[in-house]
Amino acid sequence: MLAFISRVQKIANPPSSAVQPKEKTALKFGCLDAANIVPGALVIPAKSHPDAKAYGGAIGYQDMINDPEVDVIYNPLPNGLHFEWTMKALKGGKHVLLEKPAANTEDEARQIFTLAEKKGLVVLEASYYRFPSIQRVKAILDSKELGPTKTITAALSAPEGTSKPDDIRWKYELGGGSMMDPGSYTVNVLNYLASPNKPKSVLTASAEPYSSATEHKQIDKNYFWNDSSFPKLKATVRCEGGSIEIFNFLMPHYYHYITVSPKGKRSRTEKAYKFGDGSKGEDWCISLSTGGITRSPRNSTT
Ligand SMILES: NC(=O)C1=CN([C@@H]2O[C@H](COP(=O)(O)OP(=O)(O)OC[C@H]3O[C@@H](n4cnc5c(N)ncnc54)[C@H](OP(=O)(O)O)[C@@H]3O)[C@@H](O)[C@H]2O)C=CC1
Ligand SMILES: O=C1OC[C@@H](O)[C@H](O)[C@H]1O
Repeated sequence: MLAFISRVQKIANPPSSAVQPKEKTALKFGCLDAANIVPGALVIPAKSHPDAKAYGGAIGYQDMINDPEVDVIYNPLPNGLHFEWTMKALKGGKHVLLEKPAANTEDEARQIFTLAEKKGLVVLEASYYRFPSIQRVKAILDSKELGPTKTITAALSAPEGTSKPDDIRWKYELGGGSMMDPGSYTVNVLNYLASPNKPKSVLTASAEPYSSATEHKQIDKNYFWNDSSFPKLKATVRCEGGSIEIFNFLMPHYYHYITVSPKGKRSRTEKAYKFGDGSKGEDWCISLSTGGITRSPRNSTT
């Protein structure tokens, strides 16, 4: 328990030893808003750079996009505004770090990534759950140790009260709804663990029609906010030769374990990394989030 508390504290206050010498090619981020996610995602990590600057005041979103000093736009707006402002940022020649879920519809997502490709810009969806732990699960599946995959299940829900009644997650006009928040992770993890194959069939599926936002809210609540005091954070894959389960695929850097149970053999428990073993999780995440982006000459992509 003490180790867990100390880990939570360290994650919230990254040690200064994490400071890297500033590279000339360091990217400058412009953040479209001061959402709750912003300190953890950008402000605290940027503070570890001695010469990081925070901009504030009445600068409008479009002014920030137009600012030639900015290389990358971070879009942490409510889901329903992701598409509009990501398209504007791309049109303005900026790379985009885009909060999940990237867009409200498949068509919007296609438009975003088509425009990014056309302009030679990077759009990265901030789906940070793809830390090495879920990759370890995938590697075990790909190794065929457990044989072909038969079924995959994923569950993610938080104790009731975790999000306030006026939270953007409940506002459908802003792209709220449970499938747009925890559901974006469960669908993502199912697809990732099934890849490169597509599931052959859906074993169970049910739809609950609703006629009003209030009814929709109740349905969302039943599925994704549970009445236990403990969150659900599990993915399980059953294969012909055994099964594998990961606890806390969402935030493995806090705590996770992977249980591998080959048929007829003893189960084993693995961890993709241990906290304090050189921040492997964070290193991986950083290398991914900057991969492929180098600072381009000003306005060369507009
Ligand atoms: N990758 C991850 O792990 C996580 C991602 N997220 C994602 O980040 C995004 C932001 O989530 P969260 O930080 O909880 O959001 P908040 O509710 O804290 O912030 C939303 C921000 O959007 C601004 N905003 C602009 N227009 C509107 C509008 N019309 N209505 C309401 N707000 C508006 C608000 O600005 P103002 O204050 O000026 O009104 C506010 O700063 C979401 O897309 C969410 O899915 C969230 C948590 C974790
Ligand atoms: O993306 C997210 O991940 C963590 C959750 O607590 C949060 O509601 C969600 O937006």
